[in-house]
Amino acid sequence: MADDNAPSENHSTSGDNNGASENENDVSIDALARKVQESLSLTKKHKFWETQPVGQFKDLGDTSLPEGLIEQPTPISEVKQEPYNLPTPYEWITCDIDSEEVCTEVYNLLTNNYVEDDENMFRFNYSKEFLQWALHPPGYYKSWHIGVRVKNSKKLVAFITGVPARIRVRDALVLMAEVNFLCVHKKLRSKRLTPVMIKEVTRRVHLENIWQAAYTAGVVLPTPITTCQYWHRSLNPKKLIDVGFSRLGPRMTMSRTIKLYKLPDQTATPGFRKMELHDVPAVTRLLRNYLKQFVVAPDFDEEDVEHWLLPKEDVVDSFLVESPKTHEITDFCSFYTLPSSILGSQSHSTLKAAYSYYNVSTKTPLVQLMNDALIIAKKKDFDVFNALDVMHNETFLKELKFGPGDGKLHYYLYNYRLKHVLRPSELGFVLL
Ligand SMILES: CCCCCCCCCCCCCC(=O)SCCNC(=O)CCNC(=O)[C@H](O)C(C)(C)COP(=O)(O)OP(=O)(O)OC[C@H]1O[C@@H](n2cnc3c(N)ncnc32)[C@H](O)[C@@H]1OP(=O)(O)O
Repeated sequence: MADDNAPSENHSTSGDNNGASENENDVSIDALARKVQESLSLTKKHKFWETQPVGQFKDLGDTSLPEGLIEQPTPISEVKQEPYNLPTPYEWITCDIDSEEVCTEVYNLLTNNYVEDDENMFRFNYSKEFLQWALHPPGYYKSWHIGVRVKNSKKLVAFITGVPARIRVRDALVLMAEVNFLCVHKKLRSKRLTPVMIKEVTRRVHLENIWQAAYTAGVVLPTPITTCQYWHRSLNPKKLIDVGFSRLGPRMTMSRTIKLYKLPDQTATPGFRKMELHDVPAVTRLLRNYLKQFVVAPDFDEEDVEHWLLPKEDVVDSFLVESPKTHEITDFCSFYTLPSSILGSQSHSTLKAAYSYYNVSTKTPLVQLMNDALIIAKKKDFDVFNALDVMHNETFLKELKFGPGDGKLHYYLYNYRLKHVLRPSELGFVLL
């Protein structure tokens, strides 16, 4: 895509990231400022993270350190049995997300306090159905869904979760907790509540004899295993421009922009259809075979595929290609639904975003498969289709008119060291 034709900036809601859009020609002050800030963050003191079994910045580039566990597990009987102390006004709770009342409280906390873009224009707005899905995979532990309440008022003011996952790192299969939805109410920020919450979730994970974790964040912490970039494909360019998500490119008019992003009404691939329950074994085979090539990837079995990839209305969409001749399942694509609240627009309150999830092409070219995914997303009234530059995504992003966003997403492992920082394309892993 010629840069002239692209909106000049896209906002990504991916954490407290900094900076403007970035492409090869971008030498703006913002881009330079971001580079300076990124290198400064490598020298910043991390009072908490420096005490944790994670890769430390001072060890970056030291290939003499072995790959694998940083700290050995201890016997479970030696794991602290009682919760960490919170400041006196607060108490721990275990959140039952199945309870409509609790789920609404969590939803409200996140809707008002969770991740915003750098300019505070958009805030993630995970739906209740999404939270229930994300927190209830096979083998989940209720004790890993942790809230903090004010003792007096019972108001929920903080939240953190883990869910179990089998992650393959090179040849090693590692049981991990995927930690997500860390949120502290805006009024309680900078009071060092986060380290206590992380220690508490770690304790509860250890009690299940699990000693590693995976997580992502928009902020730089010690030490990313890789840093990915968000890319955005406009589906409803007028709305995206109206709400300030993207800008009209130089020498572009609104009508030219709308024409540029127009998609066909129908998908192009013969045999392209929605995934169904009976497809679980074939999709599992396809996906397992595909994910083998990445350095870090989930080890999905049929139960996982049924949970994570079987379509769920307004949560996750999955499509596949069934060969009209052989009925073999040859290709697969999926995306999840994560709207953002639009803060301070008169005309619109919600940005409907689809996020690329797992995609596998063996017969249909990936570009064609993803173009079909875009067509479906447009039909379902999404405003934008987002993708990270993980797996083989780089091979379709530019051709399908995705533009780079201002959001970076850093991936981390807890208590597992990699010798080298990975390229995003070596990562076969998407966290919600
Ligand atoms: C074996 C099992 C292990 C399980 C655990 C694995 C680890 C899991 C790790 C968690 C994975 C979460 C994955 C997601 O959900 S990423 C999404 C994070 N959530 C948001 O961005 C929502 C909006 N922001 C907030 O709610 C707050 O700003 C948060 C809660 C983020 C920080 O609140 P606050 O601003 O009031 O700070 P503080 O005074 O309490 O604490 C300051 C300390 O916290 C460190 N900090 C700040 N942000 C993050 C962050 N995103 N991950 C890890 N650490 C973070 C910070 O560097 C400092 O430590 P140090 O720099 O001094 O050392």
